[in-house]
Amino acid sequence: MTPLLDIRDLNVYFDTYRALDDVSLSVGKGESFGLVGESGSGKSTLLRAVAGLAPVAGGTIAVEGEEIKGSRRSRDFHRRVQMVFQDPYGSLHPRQTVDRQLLEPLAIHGIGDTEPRIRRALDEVGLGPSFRFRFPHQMSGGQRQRVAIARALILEPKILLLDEPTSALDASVQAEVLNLLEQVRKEHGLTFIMVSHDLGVVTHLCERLAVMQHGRVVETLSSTDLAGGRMRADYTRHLMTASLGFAR
Ligand SMILES: Nc1ncnc2c1ncn2[C@@H]1O[C@H](COP(=O)(O)OP(=O)(O)OP(=O)(O)O)[C@@H](O)[C@H]1O
Repeated sequence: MTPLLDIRDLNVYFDTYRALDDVSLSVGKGESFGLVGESGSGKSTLLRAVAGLAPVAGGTIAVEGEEIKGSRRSRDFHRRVQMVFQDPYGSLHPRQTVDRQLLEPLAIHGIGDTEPRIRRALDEVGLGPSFRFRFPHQMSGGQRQRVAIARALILEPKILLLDEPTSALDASVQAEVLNLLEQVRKEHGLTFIMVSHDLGVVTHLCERLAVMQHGRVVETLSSTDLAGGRMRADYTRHLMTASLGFAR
C-alpha cells in the first residue's frame, strides 16, 4: 500500500552544517508516528522540511504517492498537511481575534459555510462560542494551543505535523491537550507525525517512532518494542534509560 507520507534520503543543510543526513521514513494512513532524539538531532528540521520551511538539498518527499517538488507548498498541500507548533503565542497572530484566525484559512481556500465551520472547529477543541472574539492574550496557554489545533483542523487535513505541541504548557494542561489530539485523530482518521522530547508522551500517543541522532534516523521501532526494551541501537537504549521513569 502507498504510504501517506514517504520520505526518501532527505538532506537539509544550513550553510555547511548537515542538519538532516539521508533521512528516510514512511508513515501509513491513520498512523501516529513519533520522532524522538536529543536536542539538535534534527526532529523539528524534518517536520519543517516536509512543511516547506527548511531548505531541502536532496531527497524526496511524497504525500499519497505524489512527490512534493520545490520549496513552495501549494494550496492543495496545505489542505492535506497542516502543522502545529510548540508555541501557540508565536504561531497565532497577536492582534487578531480567534474568529479572524479561523476564518483566514477558509478564505484563502475559498471555502464557504464559514459560520458553522468556525463554530464546529471551536467546539471540537473544547472551546465554547465565548472564545470566538477573544485575542490570544486573553486566553491561557492551553486555550491558545487549542485554537492553533482548531486552525489546523479547519481545512480537514489528512496529516498533522506536531512539533512538541504540549511542551510549552503546564503538566496538567499537557495531558488535556494530548488527550484532545488523540481524540481528534481517532474521530477524523488523521495521521500524526509528532516530535517530542518526552518518550513517555510518544510511547503513549504513537504506535511507531523514529529515533534520531545527529541528523540521522538510527532506528525505527514500535512503541511496544521500545517499552519492552526490544531496540537494536545502543543509542535508543541510552535515550530510554536517560528518560526518567523509563530507566530499567
Ligand atoms: N534555521 C536554522 N539555521 C541554522 N541552523 C539551524 C536552523 N534550524 C536548525 N538548525 C540547526 O540544525 C540542527 C537541528 O535542529 P532541530 O531544531 O531540527 O533539532 P531538534 O532535534 O528539533 O532539537 P530540539 O529538541 O532542541 O528542538 C541544530 O544543530 C540546529 O542548531
